[in-house]
Amino acid sequence: MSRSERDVAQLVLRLMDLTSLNQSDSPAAITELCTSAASSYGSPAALCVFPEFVVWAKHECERLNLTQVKIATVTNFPMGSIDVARAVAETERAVGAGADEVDVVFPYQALTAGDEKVGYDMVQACKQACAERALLKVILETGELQTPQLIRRASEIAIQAGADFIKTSTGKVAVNATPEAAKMMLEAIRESGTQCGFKAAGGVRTAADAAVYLDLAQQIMGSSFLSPERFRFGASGLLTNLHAILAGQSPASAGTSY
Ligand SMILES: O=C[C@H](O)COP(=O)(O)O
Repeated sequence: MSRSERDVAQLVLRLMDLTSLNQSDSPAAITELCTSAASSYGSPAALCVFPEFVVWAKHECERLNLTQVKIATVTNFPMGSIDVARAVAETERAVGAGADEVDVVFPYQALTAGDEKVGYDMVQACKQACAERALLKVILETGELQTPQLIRRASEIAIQAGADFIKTSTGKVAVNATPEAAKMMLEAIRESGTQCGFKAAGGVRTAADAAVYLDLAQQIMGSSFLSPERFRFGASGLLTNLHAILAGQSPASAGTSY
């Protein structure tokens, strides 16, 4: 890897959707999340929280002067149901509450069963519900899509239906982001010729984990792709490692595999 460990940590921090999607989340937990985002090392691109915490996260970010940090949330999460109307209603509510970005779970089980239409319809309708006010990221749940062809097809459908980003995973299944899935998704983006972005999410815990995805994206899409407008990491457990590296602690104490 040509970048220094510190450069990687700095870049990954800027590209990160710092995430808390736990059943135990509370206003206090979201305050803690927002506070952790306010560091002298720089802030993440976004905070990703459950819809019921969008208003609170926005309030806390304003209080902490983190006004440049976007607030993201999730819909149709985590199961990826085929209920388009419900996914749209959740998305409309999230945008109404002030979400800047909505991560909707693609109906991946339906695709596995051969239904391509419901996924297209859901993404198109949720994109419309975002009404130019919010970005739509589409979670493909690649670890549950059984073949490379299905990952490729889910990517194509989401991109054609208007996704602003395609995202690997919810972080709630056994297999989350993998370099193999990322490669297929990035190739689908390249071949679409669109401005669709990419988000690696689920199981990214260290700068070393993240560096694999940075390298892949750079190879496939070029270095200009590595900006928050096109590339994100979704992670709940990565910030400590990045801060440790940026604080100059040794890789061992920072928990990386460098
Ligand atoms: O969207 C982000 C994921 O839910 C985060 O997954 P993680 O908890 O494995 O970092």
